[in-house]
Amino acid sequence: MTQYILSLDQGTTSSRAMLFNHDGEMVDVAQQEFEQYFRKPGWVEHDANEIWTSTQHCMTEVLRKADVDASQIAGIGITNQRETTVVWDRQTGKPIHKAIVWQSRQTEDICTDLRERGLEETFRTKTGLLLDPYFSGTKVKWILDHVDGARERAANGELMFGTIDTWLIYKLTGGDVHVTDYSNASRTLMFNIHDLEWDDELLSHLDVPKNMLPTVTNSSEIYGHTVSYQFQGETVPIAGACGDQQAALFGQACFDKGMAKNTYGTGCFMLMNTGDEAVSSNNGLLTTLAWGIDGRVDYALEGSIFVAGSAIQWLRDGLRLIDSAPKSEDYAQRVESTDGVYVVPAFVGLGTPYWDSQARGAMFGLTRGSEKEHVVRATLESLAYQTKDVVNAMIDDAGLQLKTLRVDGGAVKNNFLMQFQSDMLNVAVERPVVNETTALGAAYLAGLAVGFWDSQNDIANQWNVDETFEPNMEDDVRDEKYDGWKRAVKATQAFTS
Ligand SMILES: Nc1ncnc2c1ncn2[C@@H]1O[C@H](COP(=O)(O)OP(=O)(O)O)[C@@H](O)[C@H]1O
Ligand SMILES: O=P(O)(O)OC[C@H](O)CO
Repeated sequence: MTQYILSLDQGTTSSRAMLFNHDGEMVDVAQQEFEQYFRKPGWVEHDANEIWTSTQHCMTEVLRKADVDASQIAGIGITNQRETTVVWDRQTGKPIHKAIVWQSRQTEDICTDLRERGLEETFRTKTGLLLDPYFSGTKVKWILDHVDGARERAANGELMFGTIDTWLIYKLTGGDVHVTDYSNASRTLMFNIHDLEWDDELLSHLDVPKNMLPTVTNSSEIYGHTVSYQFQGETVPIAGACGDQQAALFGQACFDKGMAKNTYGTGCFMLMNTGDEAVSSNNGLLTTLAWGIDGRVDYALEGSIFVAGSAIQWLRDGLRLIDSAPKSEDYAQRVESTDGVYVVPAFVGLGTPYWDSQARGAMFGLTRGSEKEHVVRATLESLAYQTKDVVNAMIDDAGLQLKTLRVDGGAVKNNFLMQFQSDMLNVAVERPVVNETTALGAAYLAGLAVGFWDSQNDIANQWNVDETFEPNMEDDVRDEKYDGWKRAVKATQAFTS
């Protein structure tokens, strides 16, 4: 009987379940979007129960679509939107508040307070991160501070914290297992990435009791089994967990030091494997754990762009300029250039290398001749410019001369964007055959733990390119366009500073 790995990719805007066969090919997929809650400007929240029910739905649906039985699943791998924070009651398993999403800015005051107490360097050195609302630690503190009685309940050991990997493993195992993996732990602002332990000093600054925290484990290991009532009566091993950006690095087979990938989803995240070395950045890159396998961890440098594909969703749902994301490519190609229009999609601030959480979106260079095609094209181009900002930071920090960039995520189907990206970076952009590298990475991690695949070498051999985009832009044109972008960002920041 053919066996598969089931990968659960719990993203910011939708949950997905995918089946992978032994050749690393995606056999089928089921997807469900869920609600985004924007209660206040800059806040983004999810309902953790909707995250769970949409995941459950996708698990059932993908098996039905592919006509595969749960008994054919050799293992389950989980990959997730990172940093998003859930706090729930240990007894009832019920969340005590909405999940605070990675994009949400509601903990800005907590970050400012920690910064004013002179703690930025302590957090940066120990966690590789910055004091920005992006990360989980201040989100946990916010929930404990704002939900009636939560602090007392936490002190009594009645509450549990988890990122989405933890929450899904907890639900899949019927509340039996409370774990996270190294990659997710490294995004919490509470985990020491050098000692590989929750850090007591940081926990005390954040006022978060250690008893709420999950046990930190490898990214590839059997954590537990599905309870039979959740999965067609089958107890299937849950054998892999990894934050989605690190999972994509794994799925792109970037196993060697210096290999990098960029994922174009809701946000855009570029990660470079730095092997066993935790490289610290002078340019606003994050130092993070890539994964842990057999107790050995790999590190990565990361550039985080908060708004990428979600800017295309904004064109669709906010401005209603397009009726679907793929249409953005047609519109962009109807004009020769943006005619000097720049869109800076700083809707929730700016990440690498600016780290400006006050900044908000802006548009520049409009004339009476500006048409929707120019705005759509400028929005797509903003993804490439933001990526160039990150690549420049990496070149400076790691002495990296990028030869090619491996790409993945929903927006890489856009050929205009890929070509413009290659032109802007002046390097080849490689889009792999399996674009779902995030889910594939989680499948690989689970498959390695249950012996479905033998080694990382096997996996590296499965990587295949679908299309390579070669640079085709004069240097002076590139420089002029990028210079315009830098001026647009500067003006955006000046507006809110
Ligand atoms: N053809 C396209 N051109 C540009 N953007 C696209 C295209 N197709 C999808 N997107 C964008 O990609 C994002 C979805 O990518 P995905 O990797 O599924 O994201 P996530 O995992 O963050 O939910 C959406 O924000 C969508 O607007
Ligand atoms: O949901 P995605 O794919 O945009 O990923 C979100 C990131 O993990 C946030 O750090």
